[in-house]
Amino acid sequence: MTADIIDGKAFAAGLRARIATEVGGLATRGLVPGLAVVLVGEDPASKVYVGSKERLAREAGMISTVHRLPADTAQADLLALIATLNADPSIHGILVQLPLPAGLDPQAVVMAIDPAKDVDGLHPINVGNLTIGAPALVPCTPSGCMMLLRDRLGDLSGARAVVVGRSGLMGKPMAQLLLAANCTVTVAHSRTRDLSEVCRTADILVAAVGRPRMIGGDWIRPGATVIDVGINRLPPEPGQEKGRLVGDVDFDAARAVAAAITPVPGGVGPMTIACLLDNTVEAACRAAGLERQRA
Ligand SMILES: NC(=O)C1=CN([C@@H]2O[C@H](COP(=O)(O)OP(=O)(O)OC[C@H]3O[C@@H](n4cnc5c(N)ncnc54)[C@H](OP(=O)(O)O)[C@@H]3O)[C@@H](O)[C@H]2O)C=CC1
Ligand SMILES: Nc1nc(=O)c2c([nH]1)NC[C@@H]1CN(c3ccc(C(=O)N[C@@H](CCC(=O)O)C(=O)O)cc3)C=[N+]21
Repeated sequence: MTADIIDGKAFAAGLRARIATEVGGLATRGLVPGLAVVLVGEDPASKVYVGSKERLAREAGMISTVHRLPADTAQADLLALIATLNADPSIHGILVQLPLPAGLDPQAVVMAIDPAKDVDGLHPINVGNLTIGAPALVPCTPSGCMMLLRDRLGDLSGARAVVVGRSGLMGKPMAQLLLAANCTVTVAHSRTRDLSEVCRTADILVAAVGRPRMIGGDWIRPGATVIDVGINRLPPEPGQEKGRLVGDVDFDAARAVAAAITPVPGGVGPMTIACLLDNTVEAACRAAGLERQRA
């Protein structure tokens, strides 16, 4: 079998086009969704992502601002910026790019964001609402994975899903969403015994680990759907400036076994940003008391 490639880049472009249409309609009613991204420090990968977020938000017709702070920013100054953004009625979504430089407490920072503006879905109010099945702002990467899975498989009820990774940004909310979609969910992590065997039980395998090509072809159940969230940059080849981006799955080996797989790049990554824009529109509509007008 040669797996189909799930084209997240194309799906995300379509989603952004629908969001742009919706934003155009909202503008005629006087509502322009506004996104503020906060970047602390000089992490090169984070700079690239933040730049894409700003550009794509503007392309969709939104207001987009980026607040770049030095790596030695004091916690109190970061919290003061968040308080200003919380109070700014033109800003509907706030995202603080993670990881933060050492010395800053990410939990305290996330707690300081108004839950209604927490487009990353990391505030305990949103985490709790997701868990109890109440309306919540849902973390962008797991929502993007769910959209790709639903598009490919339709109803996910009864599927055996394995999520490798249990971070608050990815693994845990992914598991919640799969559970809400009636999958039988296993969450694996660095202490999981016999990880390859656990993975082989999966009809749906979601890898969010951060270890290049850790998941081999023989970890995958024939016919499975594989969602590779990992974004890992390999060391540069001799003569090249930048190393290649690869996922957590050995793509070539997996392609011979799975029914469908997301590539890296061009899979989950672009969906993350599209879902961020979607969450910003969601937050703006809720703030204004308007129903969503999805295109
Ligand atoms: N495409 C996108 O838009 C996004 C991509 N990412 C990428 O996804 C990956 C994961 O991100 P994130 O969740 O934030 O990362 P974290 O580092 O926060 O979490 C990694 C998880 O993987 C687990 N893990 C680590 N090593 C192993 C191992 N050998 N076997 C099994 N499990 C292991 C850890 O287990 P334990 O809890 O036991 O330590 C942890 O739960 C990264 O490559 C990141 O770049 C992340 C967000 C968005
Ligand atoms: N508060 C917070 N929220 C996040 O959502 C968040 C974060 N912090 N920190 C870092 C991770 C990582 N992340 C990505 C977003 C887009 C791509 C993306 O667009 N990737 C492209 C290519 C990228 C490239 O070429 O470098 C792709 O996969 O095709 C990747 C990774 C969001 N994250």
